[in-house]
Amino acid sequence: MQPVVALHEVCKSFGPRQVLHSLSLSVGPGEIVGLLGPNGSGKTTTLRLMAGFYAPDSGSITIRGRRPAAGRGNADIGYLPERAPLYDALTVSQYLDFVAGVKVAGGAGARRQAIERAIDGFDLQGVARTVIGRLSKGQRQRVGLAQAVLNDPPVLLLDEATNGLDPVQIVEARAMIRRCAQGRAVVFSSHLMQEVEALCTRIAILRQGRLVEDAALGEAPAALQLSLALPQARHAALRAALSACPGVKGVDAETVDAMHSKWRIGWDSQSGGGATCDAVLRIVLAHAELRAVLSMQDAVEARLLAALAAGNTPLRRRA
Ligand SMILES: Nc1ncnc2c1ncn2[C@@H]1O[C@H](COP(=O)(O)OP(=O)(O)OP(=O)(O)O)[C@@H](O)[C@H]1O
Repeated sequence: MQPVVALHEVCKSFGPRQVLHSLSLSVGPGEIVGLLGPNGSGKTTTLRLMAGFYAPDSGSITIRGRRPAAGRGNADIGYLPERAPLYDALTVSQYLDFVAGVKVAGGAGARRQAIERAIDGFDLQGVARTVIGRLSKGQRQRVGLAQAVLNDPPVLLLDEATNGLDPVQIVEARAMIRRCAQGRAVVFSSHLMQEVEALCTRIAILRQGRLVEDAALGEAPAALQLSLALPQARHAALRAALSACPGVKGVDAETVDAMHSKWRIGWDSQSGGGATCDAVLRIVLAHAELRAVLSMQDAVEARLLAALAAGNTPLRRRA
């Protein structure tokens, strides 16, 4: 498969400090690559290089076989930085109109269509006339995603895109990102291992600017362990709703006290495990207060810790 994004032995320094060391990474269409690593490991720098905001000191970067255009006008790239570039004084429609003016080619008709598609696709009808400064974090994130894909780019770069969202907003954002990812090459940087496990098809781990792991993620998670605040009298309703969810195979609850319990929910990971995981979370959030996700990311977490502990040199690539 021809990669859409290809980095070959890219090095980048800021002054005397080398931030990326001979980084090679490629992303194909339909892939969602989770870029994981501790603070300062070079995730944002990698995304900015892909977006053409920075040029590499050495090595090469191609997007659909071409070097990315310098600056912010690259039509192949949709980019949602950690702090979404929104103008708080504009309404959602005014803002999307402004972005369409910059990004969407083909005249007023094409721009209007792109805006309508974005407003429908990101469920923004109810806030189209609302000033951005008054939106919730989740709504802002949806506007950020909408602007990133307004001109239908083949590459989508997301920097910490689910940071700071509450559990309901995270589930919604994941569903949107999954939808945006169809047919695109997506790079999703995050500190959050469970986000990478829930969303990504591949994991790339950076440590001090070096790629120390590049591997396909196996099956989507097939079980969640959750700590919930839910009176015992309402356990039966949650159990019934979960059991009716397509794909769900087992629901066990362990009572901690009158208000609190631990739940283990398993499902068939063969048939779209990520989407089932989101559906399960939606049902749980409609019935109970989620106190903590006790486990689901074990595989990615173990891999991250092993890769970070392994030292600088070895890069492990696995199919
Ligand atoms: N424009 C810049 N000028 C100087 N140094 C920079 C610049 N951009 C990044 N750096 C440095 O490069 C290193 C990597 O930063 P980068 O933001 O890429 O890491 P990160 O993995 O995204 O971190 P975080 O998870 O904290 O966002 C850091 O030490 C940072 O201070």
